[in-house]
Amino acid sequence: MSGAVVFDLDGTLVHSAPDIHAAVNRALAEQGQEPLSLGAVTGFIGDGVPALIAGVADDRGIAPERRETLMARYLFHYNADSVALTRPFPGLERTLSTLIGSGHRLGVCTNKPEGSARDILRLLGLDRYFEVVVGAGSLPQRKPHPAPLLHCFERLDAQGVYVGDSEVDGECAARAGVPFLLFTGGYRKRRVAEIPHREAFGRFADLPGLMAAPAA
Ligand SMILES: O=C(O)COP(=O)(O)O
Ligand SMILES: [Mg+2]
Repeated sequence: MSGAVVFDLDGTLVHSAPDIHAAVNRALAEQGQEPLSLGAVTGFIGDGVPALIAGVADDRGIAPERRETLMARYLFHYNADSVALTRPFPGLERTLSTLIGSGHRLGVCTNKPEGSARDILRLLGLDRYFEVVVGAGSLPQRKPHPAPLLHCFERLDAQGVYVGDSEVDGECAARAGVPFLLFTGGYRKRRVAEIPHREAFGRFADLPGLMAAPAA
């Protein structure tokens, strides 16, 4: 059986929070602000860069007129050094090869800016697995709007499943009418049971087996 498998990026394909955290703290330091913890910054990941910066700025009480600079400086630092600490989750590449070997076409649908997403995939040698990458800026809408995900499947010319780590991904899949497979090792804020999903998994080695599971 084959079809398309579309993946979220941050907290699903890669553990990227440490580099996001480092770039946030560099941008904060430039504004004379104390650093935030990794846990605090991780809690702001999932809804795209504007939401990340809004969370950081609210936490630090940064005035509205300084937020645009904070975002620009965050992006500057992040794009200059986006994979120093970022790694694919264990077992990922083997599973991507297995899926392609069984005839699946793979894509990425992320709320990260498309350019940053492409850089990270290329720098980590993951770009060769994915035929389509849709990120923030690719379309006017972003997840949980269903359009970016539907656009991925359209470009892959196949139906399939969405694999993601967060409530945003689950809502996006539900609105797109696409089965959702929840990776439990990422950056979700709610418990697994509170995020609607067809299957949940914590190890990438288990994903190919779930692909064959009948819809609930
Ligand atoms: O950039 C973010 O906040 C989230 O990115 P993701 O959609 O790949 O999880
Ligand atoms: Mg994610």
